[in-house]
Amino acid sequence: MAKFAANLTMLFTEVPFMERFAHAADAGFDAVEFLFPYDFDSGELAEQLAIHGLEQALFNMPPGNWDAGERGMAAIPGREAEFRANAEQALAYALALNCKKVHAMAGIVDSQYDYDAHRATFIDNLRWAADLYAEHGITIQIEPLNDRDVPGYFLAHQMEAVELVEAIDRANVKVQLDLYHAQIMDGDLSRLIAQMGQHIGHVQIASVPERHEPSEGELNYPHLFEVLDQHYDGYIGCEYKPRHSTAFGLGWVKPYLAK
Ligand SMILES: O=C(O)C(=O)[C@@H](O)CO
Ligand SMILES: [Mg+2]
Repeated sequence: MAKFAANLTMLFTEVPFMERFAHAADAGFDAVEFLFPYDFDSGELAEQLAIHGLEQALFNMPPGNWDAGERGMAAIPGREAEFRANAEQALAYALALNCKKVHAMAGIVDSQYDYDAHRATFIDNLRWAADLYAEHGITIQIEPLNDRDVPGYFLAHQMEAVELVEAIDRANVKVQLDLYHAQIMDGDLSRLIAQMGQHIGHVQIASVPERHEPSEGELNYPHLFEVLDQHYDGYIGCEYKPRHSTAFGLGWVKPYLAK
């Protein structure tokens, strides 16, 4: 049975970040995810999770200079020391939040280097981080992003991510399958999910093409949840931009939260 995590970076933005935990719990969620916790004290975040009985499903390693357009550096040659420091910072937060999944963003390709250099850097960095995280039972996620929203991102296709996970060869590195990005770049989602199978480490959803509630747009999510049930049993992150208010748009998830 599909179970859902509220993405607090995109949902409940009507209230300040620290108040979103309460709103997610009141709406019936028992897990949350968000992009970045680093502006906040990990103890205060852990307290919000505990007060509201929420599980932290996922968050991202620091992405570099987000406002300048950076989207991580796991695959960027020359940024290895920064990647490792960021992985260590994220691990400290993951331990404080008892979070078992952390997303390592690959980065926007650097035109000074060819594909092979990026790929080798990505594999080395991910192996290093996976070994660091393994003793804590934490899985690192890698996520393909569509090239319309994030041009130049190192990773755009799901099976490319699967092939990289196999090359990285660590049991605690998996693919974060965001069905919004996957539909834009790959399509044929029922078959894709089956093909990816055990490599799926986390799932996120939104409508296509506008990234709103999954109840609209070109995807039939009730069907996709049934397909996912056969291959994945973790939380599904609700990573979408509410078309109106968050609460107004939650009708689609109520039947699942009530079960
Ligand atoms: O954009 C997405 O999709 C994500 O899941 C983020 O973690 C990366 O920007
Ligand atoms: Mg995503």
